[in-house]
Amino acid sequence: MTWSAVERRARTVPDGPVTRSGGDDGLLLRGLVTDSRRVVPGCLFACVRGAASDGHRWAGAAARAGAAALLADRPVDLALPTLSVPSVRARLGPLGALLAGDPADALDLVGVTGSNGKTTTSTLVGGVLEAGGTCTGVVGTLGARVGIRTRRTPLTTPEAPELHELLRWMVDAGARRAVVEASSIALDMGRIDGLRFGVAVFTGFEEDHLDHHGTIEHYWASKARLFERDRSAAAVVVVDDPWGRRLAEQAPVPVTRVGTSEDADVRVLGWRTGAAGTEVLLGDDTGGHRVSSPLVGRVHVTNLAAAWATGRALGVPADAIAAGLAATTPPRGRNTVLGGSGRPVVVVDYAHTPRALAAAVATARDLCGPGGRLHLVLGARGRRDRYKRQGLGESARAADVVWLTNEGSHGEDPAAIIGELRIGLLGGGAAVRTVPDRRAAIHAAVRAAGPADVVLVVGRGHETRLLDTTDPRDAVHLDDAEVATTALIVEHGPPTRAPAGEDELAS
Ligand SMILES: CC(=O)N[C@H]1[C@@H](OP(=O)(O)OP(=O)(O)OC[C@H]2O[C@@H](n3ccc(=O)[nH]c3=O)[C@H](O)[C@@H]2O)O[C@H](CO)[C@@H](O)[C@@H]1O[C@H](C)C(=O)N[C@@H](C)C(=O)N[C@H](CCC(=O)O)C(=O)O
Repeated sequence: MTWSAVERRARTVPDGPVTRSGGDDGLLLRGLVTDSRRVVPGCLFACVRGAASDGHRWAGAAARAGAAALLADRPVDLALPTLSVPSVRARLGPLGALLAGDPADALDLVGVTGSNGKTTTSTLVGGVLEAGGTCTGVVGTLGARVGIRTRRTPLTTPEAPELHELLRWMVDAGARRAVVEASSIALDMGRIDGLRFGVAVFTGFEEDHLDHHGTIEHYWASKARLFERDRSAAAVVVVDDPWGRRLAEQAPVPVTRVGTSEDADVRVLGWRTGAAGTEVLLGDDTGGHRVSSPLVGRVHVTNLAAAWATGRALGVPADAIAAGLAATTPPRGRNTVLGGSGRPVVVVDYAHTPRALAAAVATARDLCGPGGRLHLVLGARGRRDRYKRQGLGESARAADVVWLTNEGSHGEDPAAIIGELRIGLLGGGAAVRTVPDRRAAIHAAVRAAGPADVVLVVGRGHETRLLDTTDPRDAVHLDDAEVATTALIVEHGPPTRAPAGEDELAS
């Protein structure tokens, strides 16, 4: 892309004067990079001011690595062509799009936001759109994929330049639609700037990420940004909580209301869930529709309904939507069911907010056999959203035995984190055991569980790295599902009956 085209696009952000120094109009730039350690020769290096560091400090390193030009919002003493702008961050979206060849122009986009359920709903919508006959890319917490190709991503919603690069990769692989998980932090930091969604989906809301947002109203406002006219053409909103109803009222775009209430446009008329999956009866203006899915848990009922509504909003036929939902396999670490077959059932889930934990506990309770007890393996991540710990403890009271453990202390004192979880458990009826080593805690819970019991392991879901210091290089491999699988074999031996997945659906 030429330097003059970059300058023109930079000027489309109406926040003040843009000045260019050095470089011919025809200077060719290859890619937009925000990290000096990832510079590719000939790229435009954007100097981003962050919380931990300031990209302007790294401009020299970027130049030495081969960057051809700079984007800066304060003076940089370097003999490199430079575009000086009021805000670098505000231009990462528009310039990321330009330097990736505007891939979003070739895609119908779906954005998914919400405190819980983003990954599952994005995966379901991807499955529905594929079943409708359109090659569809998906990017979110579990990485990016299109067809059978996958790529790792460091964040749920990547920084804008990487996001546009991923969309380019999807278009080149044949995608004509893409589903993007939009975190509130990403919305707040402009990571999805330059994208417009055909449909934006809201899966629900509860207090989270206040370390970043400061107040719940700021958190809410960041999410609500996705539903403004410059971002989205239409919305699918789960209205089962008051925040969803508030969004449905305030969104300036046409809204499809999804949920159990009578005024829902896509209404949940009934559901049942068990170890074999979930069935939902939905009603919309075309009548009643029964959908089934291998996903386990009542929490997925509205995720399935939202995916249905999104498919309908994008013109996918009802039978294709139903086929897509039935064929979509559960994302890793989202109520992943292990064991059963004469041994206890183990459920591994990502729940890390009080409400998500309450839902995960309810799902696990449904999976207990007659007289079975529910064991919960619970921790909380260090240096993040400390205010949630007491609420997690309160939600944990609904278990029979709570195994308090470490979830990656990130330099905090693990015993102090456990102490804060314990406060929420005070006065509850659950027996509480403390086993700080997570691997040992999972083994102990699985060992203590009988064949009718369920062991629910929450907090990390798909994550495979556990960190107890502030240095990411100290992270160790620890995969909850892997540990639970080993524990089941060590403590209870191999399966003796048909696997849990072949059981009848429980009502
Ligand atoms: C709050 C937040 O989102 N921070 C992100 C942000 O950090 P920052 O702005 O403070 O950046 P910084 O580390 O100070 O560095 C400033 C600039 O200098 C650059 N740099 C830095 C060092 C160097 O040697 N060379 C260099 O060029 C950096 O690349 C960056 O451009 O920009 C960084 C570079 O892209 C991100 O890695 C970092 O994400 C951190 C790691 C993070 O943990 N983010 C989480 C909270 C997050 O975004 N989560 C959401 C929510 C998920 C959910 O809903 O569950 C997500 O979308 O993933």
